[in-house]
Amino acid sequence: MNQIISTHNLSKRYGNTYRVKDVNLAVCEGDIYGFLGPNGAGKSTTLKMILGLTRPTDGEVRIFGKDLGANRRLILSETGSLIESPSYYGHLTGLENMRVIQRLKDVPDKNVWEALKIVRLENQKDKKVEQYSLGMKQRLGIAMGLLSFPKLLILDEPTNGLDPAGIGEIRELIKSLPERYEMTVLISSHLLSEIEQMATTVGIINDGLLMYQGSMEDLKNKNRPTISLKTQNNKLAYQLLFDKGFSPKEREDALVFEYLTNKQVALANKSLVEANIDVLRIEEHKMNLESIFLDITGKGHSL
Ligand SMILES: Nc1ncnc2c1ncn2[C@@H]1O[C@H](COP(=O)(O)OP(=O)(O)OP(=O)(O)O)[C@@H](O)[C@H]1O
Repeated sequence: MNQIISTHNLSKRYGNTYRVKDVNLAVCEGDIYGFLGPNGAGKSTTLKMILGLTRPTDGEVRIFGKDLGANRRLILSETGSLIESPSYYGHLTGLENMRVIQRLKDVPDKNVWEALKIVRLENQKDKKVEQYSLGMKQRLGIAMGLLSFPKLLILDEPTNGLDPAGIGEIRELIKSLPERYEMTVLISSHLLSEIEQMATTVGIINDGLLMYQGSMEDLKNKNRPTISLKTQNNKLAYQLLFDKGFSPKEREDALVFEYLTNKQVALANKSLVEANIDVLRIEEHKMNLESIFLDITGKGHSL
């Protein structure tokens, strides 16, 4: 698949410390790429380098197959973004703010209406932005990023500070973009739950290092349930099941299997019963994505 963004060993050092180190991002056409990491992990710094707002210490950025350094204007004309909080004039209305960007980007009127409609601000367009709620301001920021209907949209924590309803609304909006407008979206967040529900691909960054990159599906597959089995004699049960081709791990008071199909569970159970080993409990354990994330980032505390 076409790579829309690729970075090669992208690095940024502030003082003596690398805040982003050797990051190789691969964002493919039509992806909703969720860029996840705890606060301070280096998400904004990476996005700023991708947008040419901060100069990398080392490494390269290619967008639409072209080197960012040599093709900045062309690339940015096809890219929309919302980095940190949206910038707008509070004393102007939503529509007037859109007009300012319209002039800068030189796009037709219909784009203004369409973008306002997508973020559902068409009925609030004549209100002064200083009277907007936080969610409305975020949506206006997204509308500004959408104004030229770019091929690539980059959003840095667009749901920061929003309530669950606001988060849900922005999630649905973002999910619709690749199909409706053939956009590729790169979105950063520190909330796995938010990314989980919309991203097709995930990159997880921690302390400036890309710890994981792959499809959301693969990440979810890491979440395959384990089966634990308690018997009245686990030692004997282990030997019997091992001889039958199973490879359980012996835990304190149970045998734990990586993953078993229903058929395998039934077979294990039957074999034990036939050998007169009482089966006391068969339990399925799922590791949730939050624990996988904590596992990958090594943060044992809340993000
Ligand atoms: N201009 C700067 N000068 C010095 N250090 C910086 C600068 N910008 C960012 N940093 C540091 O780089 C690290 C990464 O910051 P960054 O803003 O990229 O993180 P983040 O993942 O976006 O987190 P957050 O969600 O909190 O913004 C932080 O330790 C931050 O203090």
